[in-house]
Amino acid sequence: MFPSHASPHSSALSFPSHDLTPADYGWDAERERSFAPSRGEDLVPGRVVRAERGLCDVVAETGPVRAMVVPSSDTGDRLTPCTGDWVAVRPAAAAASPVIVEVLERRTAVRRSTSSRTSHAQVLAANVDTVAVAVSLSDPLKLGRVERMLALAWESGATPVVVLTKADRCADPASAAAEVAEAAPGVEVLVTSATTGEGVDVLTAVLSGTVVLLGPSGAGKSTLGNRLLGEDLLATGAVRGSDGKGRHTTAWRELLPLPHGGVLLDTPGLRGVGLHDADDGLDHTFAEITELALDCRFADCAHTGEPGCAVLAAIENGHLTRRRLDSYHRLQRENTYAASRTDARLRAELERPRKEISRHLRALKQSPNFKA
Ligand SMILES: Nc1nc2c(ncn2[C@@H]2O[C@H](COP(=O)(O)OP(=O)(O)OP(=O)(O)O)[C@@H](O)[C@H]2O)c(=O)[nH]1
Ligand SMILES: [Zn+2]
Repeated sequence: MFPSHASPHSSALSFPSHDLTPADYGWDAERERSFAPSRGEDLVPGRVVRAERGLCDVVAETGPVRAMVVPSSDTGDRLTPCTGDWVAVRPAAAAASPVIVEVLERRTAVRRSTSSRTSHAQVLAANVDTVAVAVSLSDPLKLGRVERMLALAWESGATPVVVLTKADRCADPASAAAEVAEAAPGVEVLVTSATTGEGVDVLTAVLSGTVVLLGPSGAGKSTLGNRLLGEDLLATGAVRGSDGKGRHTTAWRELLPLPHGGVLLDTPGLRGVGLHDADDGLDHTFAEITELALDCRFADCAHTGEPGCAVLAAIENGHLTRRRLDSYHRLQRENTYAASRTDARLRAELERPRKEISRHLRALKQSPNFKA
């Protein structure tokens, strides 16, 4: 929120600087090239740092502006820019306010299925480079929840990182990290404490570009975010003593520049992160199962008892845990169910040919901790 627009949170958060340019928010040569036609129409690029219904705070080339969202002339659809979107802005002229006329193509998008019956995906953030999945070490580990968030993160097109928080509240962070690593093949798992500062340097080094903090309420996202930002820009909340649950202190989302480059988006703790059309995300999250499945006798093997199932064989010989397969099945069912509720377009997409096993999987095969 820019200073001129007071909000209930404006005392906790003031826009850090008027000197920042789109370049500070990740505008690059490739984007500039594709923006050339818009320049001809006297539009300027900018990044949405905060999105509300019909109004967005945008760091535009001409400075920070509060811009209105108008229906697109091409499609007649209403534009729905979200935090992190790059947009084409028609600057204020005479009495007219600045207007967002186009949302530029998203490189990545973090989506979850909404809890509503409409079963539309909600875009939590656009053009994200790193999804930091926050997991509190002061609570019992819930690996299924980590896997669900990783699927969502992979599906977005960004690179996930697992950030274990509150290490100061855990007797054995190293073994917790090892346990999480088993559930996160190919993903960096970092141990941190915002209280002691442990691991914050490493985390700073690992995060790049546009970073989104994702995780349940009370996981310590905002506290860690403030550490990364170097000042208390994000509101944090005390966890209720009795049950360790957070109070949903982060009610809004805003992109903030990090002192060492890149930008950070803190998200409110998500009670439900439903998967939305996350086939690829699941394949990445369960990379070793995806890989094993290539050797199943039947191409459409469900790994539930078919003859010649390489996945079940791996459980037999101890290369794969039953927990991993159960979790994979559970999340797949959920994903299929979510997809079945969506419209015909999505259903058609469900039937699209399986995408080629990604580079990630091939690289993973060569990594030392890949067991399959
Ligand atoms: N001991 C300890 N407590 C922490 C640490 N990080 C955060 N906390 C506490 O955990 C509670 C929740 O922290 P927040 O940063 O507000 O959690 P959040 O994930 O942002 O929560 P939401 O905004 O509700 O999504 C607060 O009481 C923090 O003081 C840590 O490293 N160690
Ligand atoms: Zn199989």
